[in-house]
Amino acid sequence: MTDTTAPLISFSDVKKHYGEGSARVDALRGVSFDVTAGEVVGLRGPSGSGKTTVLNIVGCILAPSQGELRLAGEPVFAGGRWLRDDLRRLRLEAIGFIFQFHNLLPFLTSTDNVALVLQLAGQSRGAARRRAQELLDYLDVGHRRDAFPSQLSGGEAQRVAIARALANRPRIILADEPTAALDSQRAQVVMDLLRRVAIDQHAAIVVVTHDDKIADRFDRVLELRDGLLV
Ligand SMILES: Nc1ncnc2c1ncn2[C@@H]1O[C@H](COP(=O)(O)OP(=O)(O)OP(=O)(O)O)[C@@H](O)[C@H]1O
Repeated sequence: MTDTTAPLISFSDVKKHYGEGSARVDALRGVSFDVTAGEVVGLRGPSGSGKTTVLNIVGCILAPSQGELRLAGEPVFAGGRWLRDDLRRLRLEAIGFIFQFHNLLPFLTSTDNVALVLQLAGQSRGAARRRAQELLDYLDVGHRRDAFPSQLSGGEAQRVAIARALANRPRIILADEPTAALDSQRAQVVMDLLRRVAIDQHAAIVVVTHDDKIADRFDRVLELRDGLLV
C-alpha cells in the first residue's frame, strides 16, 4: 500500500453471488466506486441490497465472484483470486472495523481492549498501552481508560471501539451502523470523530447506515438497490 495518489479503495465491476443453482443469490451484480483519502462516504440501501457484502469485500473478509479490488492502488483481488497471501496482516495493518455494537471484550478494560490490537501486531505491552491511552484521550474517553465495557455508556463504548479501530493507524476504516445504538447527540459526536480521523490520518471511511440522524454528514452517499448502485 504505497501509491499515495491512487484512490484508497477502488471497486471495479465487482460481482458476488452466494450459493449455486436454485439456491443462488446474486448479492452484487457489477458494482464500481472509488473512495479517496479524506473522504467519508455513506453506503445506504434497503435490507438485502448488498451493503454488508460490499463492506466485507473491501475488508478482505469475503472474496468477490468477479471483478477487481484495489487498495491504495495495489490490486488485492483480480482474475478470480486474492493477489496477496497475507490477508490477515493486510487487515490488521491497513483496515479498521467499527460495528454497530461495540464488540469490546468484556473482561478487558478500555486500555487493554485497544492495546490488544497493537500487541497482536507485534508491539510490546507497555508501548501498546501508551498508544492506547493516547488514542483514548484523542477520542475524549481517556478518563474511562480503566473501566470495563459494562461500566461504559453506549457512547463511551463506541468511542473506545473507534479507538481500537484506529490503533494501527489504518487508512481504510469500515463502519457498519456505528451510530444506530446512539442518541442523536452521541451520533453527531461519532460522526465528528470519523471526520477528524479522515482528515488527520488521510483515511478513507465507508459507513453503512440506515440512520437518518447522520444522513447529511457524508461527502457522498452510495445507494445500493438489488446489488447495483443507483
Ligand atoms: N452467507 C450468505 N449466504 C447466502 N446468501 C447470503 C449470504 N450473505 C448474504 N446473503 C444474501 O445476499 C444479499 C445481500 O446481503 P447483504 O447482507 O450484503 O445485504 P445488506 O444490504 O447488508 O442487508 P441488511 O441491511 O439487512 O444487513 C441478501 O439477499 C442476503 O440474503
